[in-house]
Amino acid sequence: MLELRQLTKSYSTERRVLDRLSWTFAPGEFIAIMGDSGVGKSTLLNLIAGLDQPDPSPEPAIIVDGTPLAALDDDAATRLRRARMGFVFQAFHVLPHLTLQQNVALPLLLNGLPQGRALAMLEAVGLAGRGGDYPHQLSGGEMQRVAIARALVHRPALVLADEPTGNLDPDTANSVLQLLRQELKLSGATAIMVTHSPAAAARADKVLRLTKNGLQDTTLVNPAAQ
Ligand SMILES: Nc1ncnc2c1ncn2[C@@H]1O[C@H](COP(=O)(O)OP(=O)(O)OP(=O)(O)O)[C@@H](O)[C@H]1O
Repeated sequence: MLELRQLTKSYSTERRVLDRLSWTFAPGEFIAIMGDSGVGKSTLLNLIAGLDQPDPSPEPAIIVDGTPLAALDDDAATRLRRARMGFVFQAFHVLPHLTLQQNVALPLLLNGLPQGRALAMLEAVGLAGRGGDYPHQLSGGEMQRVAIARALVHRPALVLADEPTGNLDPDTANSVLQLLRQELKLSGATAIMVTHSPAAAARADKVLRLTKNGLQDTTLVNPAAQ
């Protein structure tokens, strides 16, 4: 579904953050990526999202559903991102001037899809009847649930989440992660979640650790993931 081949990213000649990273993500997998601060986790997500460019390489470094990202022009990359990806990122936060229903319907609107699913998705995340509310009327946990509804509403093949529960208390974080996992498994999407939280990572199918030597699968048994 997603393949990284010798992916390298440098911010300057002295600052190589990712060094020939290779990994294959299978369809439907929910992967957590952990690692020390500054090791390049958010950089990796941004590269996969096409929001930043890797170093030039002879072979394609990021392949989504068989398509090398580097082969796409800006318009095609935007279309791929809109149609095939969903984001739970700070940078894509819930828009304050839109109602919850409008926020969740946005990916449907941008993809020319019928907008009816927005209400069903709000209901699925426990916010039935709140579609007319505005983001400022929500708690942090409710806001994250809206972000999850919006990330999944257009049935993307790939969901990218950067610290989706970073600012939530443990109980709320737990229920948000349970919901994320449940919705991912229902939709069959592949998901990559960057997190510092072992409790959040335990919800994933696999936990990868990013170090300067690359990605390593640290999952032995993960009985907490269900
Ligand atoms: N635009 C940029 N220009 C220069 N250096 C950058 C840029 N973005 C990130 N970096 C550097 O790249 C490295 C990796 O940053 P990144 O945010 O990917 O790390 P991270 O693993 O997500 O860290 P954290 O867990 O603290 O969020 C850091 O040393 C950071 O300073």
